[in-house]
Amino acid sequence: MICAPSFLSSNFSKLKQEILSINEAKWLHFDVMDGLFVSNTTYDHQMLKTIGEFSNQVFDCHLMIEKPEKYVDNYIENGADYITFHYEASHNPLKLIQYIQSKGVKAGISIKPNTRVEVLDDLLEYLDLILIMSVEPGKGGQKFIPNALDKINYLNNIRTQKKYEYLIEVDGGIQFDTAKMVKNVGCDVIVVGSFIFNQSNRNQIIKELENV
Ligand SMILES: O=C(CO)[C@@H](O)[C@H](O)COP(=O)(O)O
Repeated sequence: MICAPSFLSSNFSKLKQEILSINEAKWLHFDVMDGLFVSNTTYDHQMLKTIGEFSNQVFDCHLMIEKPEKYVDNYIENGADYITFHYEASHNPLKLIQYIQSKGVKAGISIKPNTRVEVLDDLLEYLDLILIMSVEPGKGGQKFIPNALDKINYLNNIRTQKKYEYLIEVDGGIQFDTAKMVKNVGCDVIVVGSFIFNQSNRNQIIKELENV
Protein backbone atom coordinates (compact mmCIF):
# COMPACT_ATOMS: atom_id res chain seq x y z
CA MET A 1 0.00 0.00 0.00
CA ILE A 2 0.87 3.67 -0.32
CA CYS A 3 0.92 5.69 2.90
CA ALA A 4 -0.16 9.31 2.50
CA PRO A 5 0.69 11.09 5.77
CA SER A 6 -1.78 13.77 6.82
CA PHE A 7 0.01 16.62 8.59
CA LEU A 8 -3.25 17.77 10.21
CA SER A 9 -1.88 16.61 13.58
CA SER A 10 1.61 18.05 13.06
CA ASN A 11 3.16 21.04 14.84
CA PHE A 12 2.34 23.90 12.48
CA SER A 13 4.79 26.21 14.26
CA LYS A 14 7.62 24.17 12.72
CA LEU A 15 5.87 22.99 9.57
CA LYS A 16 8.92 22.61 7.28
CA GLN A 17 10.70 20.46 9.88
CA GLU A 18 7.55 18.37 10.34
CA ILE A 19 7.13 17.78 6.60
CA LEU A 20 10.83 16.94 6.20
CA SER A 21 10.43 14.38 9.03
CA ILE A 22 8.22 12.35 6.67
CA ASN A 23 10.35 12.92 3.57
CA GLU A 24 10.42 9.22 2.68
CA ALA A 25 6.64 9.22 2.09
CA LYS A 26 5.88 9.23 -1.63
CA TRP A 27 2.54 11.01 -1.08
CA LEU A 28 1.50 13.92 1.17
CA HIS A 29 -2.16 14.33 2.17
CA PHE A 30 -3.63 17.83 2.48
CA ASP A 31 -6.76 18.16 4.63
CA VAL A 32 -8.48 21.29 3.36
CA MET A 33 -11.39 22.35 5.58
CA ASP A 34 -13.53 25.49 5.09
CA GLY A 35 -15.51 25.66 8.35
CA LEU A 36 -18.72 25.19 6.32
CA PHE A 37 -18.72 21.62 4.95
CA VAL A 38 -17.03 20.64 8.23
CA SER A 39 -16.98 22.78 11.38
CA ASN A 40 -13.18 22.96 11.46
CA THR A 41 -11.05 25.31 9.32
CA THR A 42 -7.49 24.37 8.34
CA TYR A 43 -5.80 25.92 5.30
CA ASP A 44 -6.35 26.55 1.58
CA HIS A 45 -4.33 26.29 -1.65
CA GLN A 46 -1.64 28.57 -0.23
CA MET A 47 -0.41 25.58 1.77
CA LEU A 48 0.39 23.71 -1.43
CA LYS A 49 2.45 26.69 -2.61
CA THR A 50 4.33 26.85 0.71
CA ILE A 51 5.10 23.14 0.95
CA GLY A 52 5.79 22.91 -2.79
CA GLU A 53 8.89 25.03 -2.17
CA PHE A 54 10.58 22.10 -0.37
CA SER A 55 8.64 18.95 -1.24
CA ASN A 56 8.30 17.00 -4.49
CA GLN A 57 5.95 14.42 -3.03
CA VAL A 58 2.61 13.55 -4.69
CA PHE A 59 0.17 16.20 -3.44
CA ASP A 60 -3.04 14.41 -2.50
CA CYS A 61 -5.61 17.14 -1.79
CA HIS A 62 -8.79 16.30 0.11
CA LEU A 63 -11.24 19.20 -0.21
CA MET A 64 -13.64 19.10 2.73
CA ILE A 65 -15.32 22.25 1.45
CA GLU A 66 -18.66 23.49 0.13
CA LYS A 67 -18.81 24.45 -3.59
CA PRO A 68 -15.57 22.63 -4.60
CA GLU A 69 -16.17 23.61 -8.27
CA LYS A 70 -15.67 27.26 -7.25
CA TYR A 71 -12.21 26.71 -5.75
CA VAL A 72 -10.71 23.77 -7.63
CA ASP A 73 -8.65 25.95 -9.99
CA ASN A 74 -6.65 27.26 -7.00
CA TYR A 75 -5.45 23.70 -6.31
CA ILE A 76 -4.86 22.87 -9.96
CA GLU A 77 -2.70 26.00 -10.30
CA ASN A 78 -0.67 25.28 -7.13
CA GLY A 79 0.59 21.78 -7.81
CA ALA A 80 -2.14 19.34 -6.82
CA ASP A 81 -1.56 15.85 -8.24
CA TYR A 82 -4.87 14.44 -6.94
CA ILE A 83 -7.93 16.55 -6.09
CA THR A 84 -10.63 14.77 -4.14
CA PHE A 85 -13.93 16.51 -3.42
CA HIS A 86 -16.96 15.29 -1.48
CA TYR A 87 -19.96 13.68 -3.16
CA GLU A 88 -22.10 15.39 -0.51
CA ALA A 89 -20.81 18.83 -1.55
CA SER A 90 -21.15 18.53 -5.33
CA HIS A 91 -24.20 19.20 -7.54
CA ASN A 92 -22.63 17.78 -10.70
CA PRO A 93 -19.78 15.42 -9.70
CA LEU A 94 -19.17 14.04 -13.20
CA LYS A 95 -18.72 17.52 -14.65
CA LEU A 96 -16.19 18.38 -11.91
CA ILE A 97 -14.35 15.07 -12.31
CA GLN A 98 -13.95 15.67 -16.04
CA TYR A 99 -12.93 19.31 -15.52
CA ILE A 100 -10.16 18.34 -13.08
CA GLN A 101 -8.93 15.66 -15.47
CA SER A 102 -9.02 18.08 -18.43
CA LYS A 103 -6.39 20.09 -16.55
CA GLY A 104 -4.07 17.07 -16.21
CA VAL A 105 -4.87 16.42 -12.55
CA LYS A 106 -6.21 13.13 -11.16
CA ALA A 107 -9.81 13.32 -9.85
CA GLY A 108 -11.12 11.66 -6.72
CA ILE A 109 -14.40 11.64 -4.84
CA SER A 110 -14.94 11.04 -1.13
CA ILE A 111 -17.93 9.89 0.91
CA LYS A 112 -18.62 10.35 4.60
CA PRO A 113 -19.29 7.39 6.93
CA ASN A 114 -23.08 7.80 6.69
CA THR A 115 -23.16 7.99 2.87
CA ARG A 116 -23.91 4.73 1.06
CA VAL A 117 -21.14 3.64 -1.34
CA GLU A 118 -23.72 2.76 -4.05
CA VAL A 119 -24.28 6.47 -4.70
CA LEU A 120 -20.96 6.37 -6.60
CA ASP A 121 -21.94 3.56 -8.98
CA ASP A 122 -22.43 5.73 -12.07
CA LEU A 123 -19.18 7.65 -11.46
CA LEU A 124 -16.77 4.76 -10.94
CA GLU A 125 -15.74 4.33 -14.56
CA TYR A 126 -14.58 7.97 -14.69
CA LEU A 127 -12.68 8.18 -11.38
CA ASP A 128 -8.95 8.01 -10.63
CA LEU A 129 -9.49 7.61 -6.85
CA ILE A 130 -12.23 7.02 -4.28
CA LEU A 131 -11.60 8.17 -0.70
CA ILE A 132 -13.62 6.30 1.91
CA MET A 133 -13.83 8.27 5.17
CA SER A 134 -13.50 5.94 8.15
CA VAL A 135 -14.11 8.82 10.54
CA GLU A 136 -16.45 11.80 10.40
CA PRO A 137 -14.47 14.43 8.48
CA GLY A 138 -13.28 17.42 10.49
CA LYS A 139 -10.47 16.37 12.80
CA GLY A 140 -7.69 13.88 13.38
CA GLY A 141 -7.27 11.38 16.21
CA GLN A 142 -10.71 9.78 15.92
CA LYS A 143 -11.60 6.05 16.15
CA PHE A 144 -11.88 3.96 12.96
CA ILE A 145 -15.48 3.29 11.88
CA PRO A 146 -15.67 -0.34 10.62
CA ASN A 147 -18.36 0.23 7.98
CA ALA A 148 -15.52 1.51 5.78
CA LEU A 149 -14.45 -2.12 5.28
CA ASP A 150 -17.65 -3.11 3.45
CA LYS A 151 -17.37 -0.05 1.20
CA ILE A 152 -13.75 -0.81 0.28
CA ASN A 153 -14.65 -4.45 -0.41
CA TYR A 154 -17.60 -3.35 -2.61
CA LEU A 155 -15.40 -1.00 -4.64
CA ASN A 156 -12.64 -3.59 -4.97
CA ASN A 157 -15.08 -6.22 -6.29
CA ILE A 158 -16.52 -3.85 -8.90
CA ARG A 159 -13.01 -2.75 -9.92
CA THR A 160 -12.05 -6.37 -10.51
CA GLN A 161 -15.26 -7.31 -12.34
CA LYS A 162 -15.33 -4.26 -14.62
CA LYS A 163 -11.54 -3.79 -14.92
CA TYR A 164 -11.72 -0.21 -13.65
CA GLU A 165 -8.46 1.42 -12.63
CA TYR A 166 -9.33 3.74 -9.73
CA LEU A 167 -7.32 3.71 -6.51
CA ILE A 168 -9.14 3.03 -3.23
CA GLU A 169 -8.01 5.29 -0.38
CA VAL A 170 -9.14 5.31 3.26
CA ASP A 171 -8.81 8.11 5.79
CA GLY A 172 -9.30 8.14 9.51
CA GLY A 173 -8.16 6.14 12.52
CA ILE A 174 -5.51 4.20 10.62
CA GLN A 175 -2.84 2.42 12.68
CA PHE A 176 -1.19 -1.00 12.19
CA ASP A 177 -4.30 -3.03 13.02
CA THR A 178 -6.73 -1.04 10.89
CA ALA A 179 -4.15 -0.78 8.08
CA LYS A 180 -4.12 -4.59 7.91
CA MET A 181 -7.94 -4.69 7.85
CA VAL A 182 -8.29 -2.23 4.98
CA LYS A 183 -5.47 -3.86 2.99
CA ASN A 184 -7.23 -7.23 3.26
CA VAL A 185 -10.35 -5.85 1.52
CA GLY A 186 -8.53 -4.05 -1.30
CA CYS A 187 -7.36 -0.64 -0.10
CA ASP A 188 -4.44 0.89 -2.06
CA VAL A 189 -3.72 4.14 -0.17
CA ILE A 190 -3.94 4.83 3.56
CA VAL A 191 -4.15 8.35 4.96
CA VAL A 192 -2.48 8.41 8.36
CA GLY A 193 -2.23 11.46 10.60
CA SER A 194 -2.00 11.22 14.37
CA PHE A 195 -0.50 7.72 14.44
CA ILE A 196 2.52 8.99 12.49
CA PHE A 197 2.85 12.43 14.06
CA ASN A 198 2.62 11.06 17.60
CA GLN A 199 5.85 9.11 17.00
CA SER A 200 9.50 10.17 16.55
CA ASN A 201 10.63 7.49 14.03
CA ARG A 202 8.10 8.64 11.45
CA ASN A 203 9.76 7.41 8.24
CA GLN A 204 10.16 3.95 9.83
CA ILE A 205 6.48 3.89 10.82
CA ILE A 206 5.50 4.85 7.27
CA LYS A 207 7.54 1.97 5.81
CA GLU A 208 5.99 -0.49 8.27
CA LEU A 209 2.46 0.73 7.50
CA GLU A 210 3.09 0.32 3.75
CA ASN A 211 4.17 -3.28 4.33
CA VAL A 212 1.64 -4.53 6.89
O1 LIG B 1 -8.91 14.51 7.70
C1 LIG B 1 -9.26 13.85 8.62
C2 LIG B 1 -10.64 13.94 9.10
O2 LIG B 1 -11.29 14.97 8.43
C3 LIG B 1 -8.39 12.91 9.35
O3 LIG B 1 -8.85 11.64 9.12
C4 LIG B 1 -6.94 12.97 8.95
O4 LIG B 1 -6.83 13.01 7.56
C5 LIG B 1 -6.23 11.74 9.46
O5 LIG B 1 -6.38 11.72 10.83
P1 LIG B 1 -6.03 10.47 11.78
O6 LIG B 1 -7.33 9.76 12.05
O7 LIG B 1 -5.06 9.56 11.06
O8 LIG B 1 -5.41 11.11 13.00
